[in-house]
This record gives sequence, C-alpha cells and structure tokens, in this order.
Amino acid sequence: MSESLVLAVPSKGRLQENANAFFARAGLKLAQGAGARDYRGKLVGVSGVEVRYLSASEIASQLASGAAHLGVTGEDLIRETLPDVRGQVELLTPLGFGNATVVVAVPQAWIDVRVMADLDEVAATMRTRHGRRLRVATKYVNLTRRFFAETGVADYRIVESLGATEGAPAAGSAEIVVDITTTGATLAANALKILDDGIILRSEANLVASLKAPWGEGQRNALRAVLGRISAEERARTTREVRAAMPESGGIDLATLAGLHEAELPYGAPAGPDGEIVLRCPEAAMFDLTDALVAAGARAVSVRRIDYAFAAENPLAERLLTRLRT
Ligand SMILES: Nc1ncnc2c1ncn2[C@@H]1O[C@H](COP(=O)(O)OP(=O)(O)OP(=O)(O)O)[C@@H](O)[C@H]1O
Ligand SMILES: O=P(O)(O)OC[C@H]1O[C@H](OP(=O)(O)OP(=O)(O)O)[C@H](O)[C@@H]1O
Ligand SMILES: [Mg+2]
Repeated sequence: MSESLVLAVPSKGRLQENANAFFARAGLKLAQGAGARDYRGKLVGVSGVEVRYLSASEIASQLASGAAHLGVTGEDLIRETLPDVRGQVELLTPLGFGNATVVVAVPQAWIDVRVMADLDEVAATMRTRHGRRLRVATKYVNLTRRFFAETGVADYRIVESLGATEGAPAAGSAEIVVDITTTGATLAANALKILDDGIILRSEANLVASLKAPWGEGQRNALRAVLGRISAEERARTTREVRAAMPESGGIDLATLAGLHEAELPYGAPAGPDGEIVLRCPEAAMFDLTDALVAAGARAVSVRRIDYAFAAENPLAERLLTRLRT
C-alpha cells in the first residue's frame, strides 16, 4: 500500500457530486468500498491508486501534510489552511465548480461604512469610545488576518465561528463577518452587505497535488495514468474533429490551411486512400475551418465531438513532475 497514490475526494457537502462527475467525465470510475460508510475505495481499471473520502477541509490538510498525493478541494480552504501554498502544493487546474467568494460583510444599517478604510475608523472609534475591539466572526481566521493587515485594519478581534457565521451580528457575538458567499442570499437574509473593496478571494474547486507526499516510482506512474485521462478529456472537450473528403488533385497546402485556423493534423497531412483527411481545431474555430475546406474543394465535411484526445504530452503530470525535480 505504501507505493499507492492517495487520491482524496470530497465525501460530503456541495463539492461531492461535482467532483464525482468530474472524475466520471475523465473515465475515472470511483469504486467505494463495501457500503456508503466505507471511506476508502479504488479507481476501476487504474492500479496503484487508493481513494480516500474526506471532507473538503480535511483534504486541504492532508495535501498540506503529504498524507494525500492528489485531491479535489476549494481554493479558499487551501489558502486558509496552508501557511506556504507554493511550497506545499501545486494547484493543477481549476474545475469550474464550487465557485464562491470570501468577503468582508457588515450590517446594512452601517450606511457610512462602504470600504475597508471606513472599517478602520469604526474600529478606532469603538476602541476609544467604548474600550472594546471590533469583533469579526469567521472560520477563515488566517485569510482574515492577512487581508486586514494588507488593508490597514488593525484594531479588531476574531471570534471563531463554526457555522451559521452570518447570524453572529444579529446574535450579538460579533459586529461583522468574513464568510464565503455564492448567491448572496444568506448575507441578504441576515441584513449584511459586502464592502466595496471587501473581496478577499474568488475561489473554485481545484485539482491539487501535494509537494510533500512521497512521490516514488509507483506513485508517479499512477499520477501519469490519472492525469493523462484528465488531460485527454480536457483536450477533447474543447476540441472538434473535422473530417473532409479532399480532391486528389487539389494541390492545396493542408498544413498552411490548418495553421490559418488553429487546427492541427493529428494523423499527418497526406490524404488517405479515399482522400479523407482528419483535422482537430478549437470549438470556436470549427466553422471557419469547414468553410475553408469547402472553398478548397472538399466534397464532404463532417464535424464531431470526441470523448478523449490522448497525446504524447501529459501537461498536468509534467507540470507537477517538473516542480518535484526543483
Ligand atoms: N455557497 C457556498 N458556501 C460554502 N462553500 C461553498 C459554496 N460554494 C462552494 N463552496 C466550496 O465548497 C467548500 C466546502 O463547502 P461545504 O459547505 O460543501 O463543505 P462542508 O462539508 O459543509 O464543510 P463545512 O461543514 O466545514 O462547511 C467550500 O470551502 C468552498 O470551497
Ligand atoms: O451566498 P449563499 O449562496 O447564500 O451561500 C453562502 C452560505 O453557504 C455556506 O453555508 P453552508 O450551507 O455550507 O452551511 P455551513 O455554514 O454549515 O457550512 C456558507 O457558509 C454561507 O453561509
Ligand atoms: Mg458548508
């Protein structure tokens, strides 16, 4: 087991479903051990991988310590939990789900408080007039400290919150909050507003690799297999395959035509026996390419989506392996 790559996936919460869908798209089927309460599993058809089901915040800590090699979690949790993000992990790719923003929010009733500088004044006044410090409810203690220091707010105290943070001002346990928001509904329901310059971090779920985990030969091979499929799916999703029956005697320079339309000839330039050529291009360029092929004398042109586009390069794995070498 010690040579296995540990892949940490969210076991609950809002990231779970999307993370499963992401792996499924890449052809990586997660097989959970016997029963829904078994928090370990495997990847069907990929050897040398141990799947661990953990909460999103636990995934951040395990990547930090090196107990997990790869994981899916929110960037907010990575930046909150890890003291040295660059030295501990590599954020391989954003995943397009789990979008949320970490913000500073104050009571809507504070009409004169719009920016962080106003907050500094409020804090100073509270201190001199009432002899107490402004209280900030949050579970993002480190992000808050860093951001408040950067924006010059010093006279405050953090009240650590374990949930329902937005309720703290109404409950009287803090004056303001730092929390995550997506739709803004929870802030609005609690009569809070975001400060104009109070955006600490825009976060989404990321595929993250640990630089602290033991990367032996077995784990590196498993990494190439897993990331190879993820890259192949990513490449395929943004690409269209264009086939065309070209006239034998066309005399057109296919390589130049492809180059003009951001296309490539993955199987080479010479036409097949029946004059069929295969190109690949970005989705956005496909109609320009098909028009150009027709203009060049193509008899039939078809466009299709592809499931996977494997290539010699494995950009995600290479990025990480390069980091591990330095
Ligand atoms: N509206 C949202 N509120 C909170 N988190 C969100 C939201 N949208 C996306 N996320 C992301 O999902 C991550 C995990 O949040 P989620 O609430 O699903 O976890 P959880 O299992 O409930 O953990 P916890 O009990 O600590 O909240 C967040 O850190 C963030 O990256
Ligand atoms: O801007 P909105 O779309 O309203 O979403 C934001 C809310 O969602 C999250 O809470 P969650 O439901 O995860 O409960 P929790 O506080 O127990 O984690 C977060 O902590 C906010 O309270
Ligand atoms: Mg939550």
